[in-house]
Amino acid sequence: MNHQHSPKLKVCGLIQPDQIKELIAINTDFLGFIFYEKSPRYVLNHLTLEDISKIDHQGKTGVFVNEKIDKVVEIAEKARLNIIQLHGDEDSGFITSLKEKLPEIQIIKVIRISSVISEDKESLLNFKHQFSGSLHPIQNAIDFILFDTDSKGFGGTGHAFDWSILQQLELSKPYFLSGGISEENINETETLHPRPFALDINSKFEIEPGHKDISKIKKFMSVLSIESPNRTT
Ligand SMILES: O=C(O)c1ccccc1N[C@@H]1O[C@H](COP(=O)(O)O)[C@@H](O)[C@H]1O
Repeated sequence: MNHQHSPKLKVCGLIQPDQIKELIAINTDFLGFIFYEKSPRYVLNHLTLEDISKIDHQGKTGVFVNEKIDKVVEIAEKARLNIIQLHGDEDSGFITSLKEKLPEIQIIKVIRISSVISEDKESLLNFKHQFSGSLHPIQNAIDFILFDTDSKGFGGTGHAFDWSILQQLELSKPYFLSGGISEENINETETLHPRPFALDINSKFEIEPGHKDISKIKKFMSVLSIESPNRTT
């Protein structure tokens, strides 16, 4: 990989304290916790908010899907999250209000990309139009965009979308690339312009949902060769 431009790394869907410690020890940039009850990686089946609050890391990211705003605020405060990832259909009113309630927290807005978009010109045009229209009112409230593959379950599909779509969008925020990222497609991320700020890995690095394959993640990191001065993969 081109080391000079290596993206940061987020490992999502964490539920096991030992694995969280290991990922911190190898300098993982972002740790993702899923607060969506229907996910097989629902963190509150395994850890309490207090457990999460005690994790000493600056990139603790809570993933929410169409959750009530008061619940998001309560969880973010009690778990001492640094970042909120909105993975559902949260609208601009929700996002600007969330930023007002939690001004210190960074917000990632997820854009889910369906395979239909790349199938015909009209769908792509509609998507581009919707994309710029939906981002405009939340420009000041969000810090990052995250692109993921669309699905009924909202995320964790293990499938990549057609990344070439990204080259056609005007991006005013750095973005996380997500959806089926693995050792097999990592090299293709190099051809993307603009380059992703971070890669978000999840189901392709699991033995079962939530149980990560740490040695596979370490290998991925060495391929990625993230330029962190104290990274020890
Ligand atoms: O992983 C889940 O179960 C999940 C459920 C609902 C919303 C988001 C979810 N995970 C997010 O999905 C992407 C991509 O995961 P994958 O690599 O395709 O498995 C990642 O951003 C997770 O945060």
